[in-house]
Amino acid sequence: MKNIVILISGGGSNMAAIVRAAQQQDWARTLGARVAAVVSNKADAKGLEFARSQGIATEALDHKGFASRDDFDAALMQLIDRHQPALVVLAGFMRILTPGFVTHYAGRLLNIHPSLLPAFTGLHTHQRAIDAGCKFAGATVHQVTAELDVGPILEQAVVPVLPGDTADTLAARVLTQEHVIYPRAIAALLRA
Ligand SMILES: Nc1nc2c(c(=O)[nH]1)N[C@@H](CN(C=O)c1ccc(C(=O)N[C@@H](CCC(=O)O)C(=O)O)cc1)CN2
Ligand SMILES: NCC(=O)N[C@@H]1O[C@H](COP(=O)([O-])[O-])[C@@H](O)[C@H]1O
Repeated sequence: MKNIVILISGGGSNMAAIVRAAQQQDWARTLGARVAAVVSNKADAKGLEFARSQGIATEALDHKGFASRDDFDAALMQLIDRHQPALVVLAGFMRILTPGFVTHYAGRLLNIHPSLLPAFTGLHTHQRAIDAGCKFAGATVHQVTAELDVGPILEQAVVPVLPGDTADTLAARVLTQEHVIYPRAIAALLRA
């Protein structure tokens, strides 16, 4: 069985979309894959409740409890590796990962970013797109590299930026497409 470990920091709507896709498309039978665990750097992440409701193992590891980013990432790797992951999926995970972590999971570490990379790496992508006068925005599924948000692109989705859009209205429009492309990209990778 190919184990997927999903990392979240908040609501986990992308994680939930992946879990639902795995259930509805019967990934265990069709892909020999399952979501083995959901891990968060925030113990109060709402997404952990949903994962538990689906019978999925959950763990929380607070980054604030570690002296350095390297120490946190080393502990996070130990926790993740207990689940023997074929794939580690960042889904609204809000920590920049160290080169050691990225190297350890090279080729099996994905992220979804709320912009049409290479445009708008980093944070606050929707407000920046609006401020720049963009007519289109979107989301990108990419391989994670040590450098932020520049890894090889697997899938993208485009949405219009509408007159009067706020960061919140644009984020909601992009999020609906994230929930489509992330499960699709993961299934394609596991099928390859
Ligand atoms: N080495 C990499 N780490 C991460 C990547 C990556 O491509 N390479 N993708 C990010 C996801 N991400 C955007 O998609 C992102 C997440 C977090 C941050 C950031 O500045 N985080 C701050 C803390 C912010 C907070 O706690 O709210 C930090 O880590 O100090 C930027 C981009 C995941 N990691
Ligand atoms: N840089 C990472 C980042 O900004 N990720 C973004 O967090 C939002 C909430 O995700 P969630 O509902 O899946 O928790 C999503 O839009 C995701 O693209």
